[in-house]
Amino acid sequence: MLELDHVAYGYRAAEHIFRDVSFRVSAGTATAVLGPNGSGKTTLVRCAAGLLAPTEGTITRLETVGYVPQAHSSSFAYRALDMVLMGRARQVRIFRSPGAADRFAALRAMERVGIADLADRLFPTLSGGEQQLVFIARAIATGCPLLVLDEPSTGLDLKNQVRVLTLLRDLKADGMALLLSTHEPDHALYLADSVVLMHRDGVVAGSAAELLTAAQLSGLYGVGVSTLEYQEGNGARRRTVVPRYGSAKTLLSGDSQLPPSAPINS
Ligand SMILES: Nc1ncnc2c1ncn2[C@@H]1O[C@H](COP(=O)(O)OP(=O)(O)OP(=O)(O)O)[C@@H](O)[C@H]1O
Repeated sequence: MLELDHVAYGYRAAEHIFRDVSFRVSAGTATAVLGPNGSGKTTLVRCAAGLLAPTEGTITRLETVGYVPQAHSSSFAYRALDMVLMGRARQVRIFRSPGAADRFAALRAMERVGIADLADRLFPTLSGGEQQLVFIARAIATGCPLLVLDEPSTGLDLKNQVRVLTLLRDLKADGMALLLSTHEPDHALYLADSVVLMHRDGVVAGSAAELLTAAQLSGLYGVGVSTLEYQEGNGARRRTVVPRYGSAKTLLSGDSQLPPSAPINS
């Protein structure tokens, strides 16, 4: 369980990126943080993971955290498997090498993420998306019941986005607590029970069903947004979020009052 209580953070004194942020992530649930570029998503998830100390408020973590950083290049000349094995550091006693159980857990995590074939590749030679999948496998290999992920699907192709989101849903069903930041409202619709919206004039936290609406998302991003309902092959009804492409003038005025678009049945 992770709980933030009236949390604020500022990189400089008296200049808060956000303040008064309160929410809880319980076992078996996922919370998605959404907001425009620069609104403080990474800062918030780094606070939640314990990498930054909040300037106000308290953060309670009942479990250790597996953390997936935002995609970044790295020059560590380790094999991908060794990067994932680093996630087992807590289980490996000091001055001991990882054992067979650690190697099994690391390989199993790589299989779940679909990158077992990359095990012997040197990390810096992997593409950005492949490196992102290695970081996700490393967090899973930790065995931590709480995962904090900073934009886990950024840089991934459609198949890998589906693979990662399905995996995260499975982990949630297994009882893990998940906190992730994302630029994709659709991913939040698929995965999240709760959302944290980083509005410029204040942070709003609440249930995904209540907050992932066209009106909230239009206000959040300053662009017209429609939500469309559709039916999947298995009969499940889903919603998807579609931005309104318009003239630069429409963007500047942030028009969210357009009539709803017609649903597409495919
Ligand atoms: N180390 C730092 N020192 C000073 N300011 C910072 C630092 N890191 C981030 N900021 C500023 O804090 C604000 C929030 O940044 P943050 O990276 O948390 O936003 P974000 O919502 O994750 O952005 P994006 O969607 O572009 O990744 C931005 O204005 C950014 O310029």
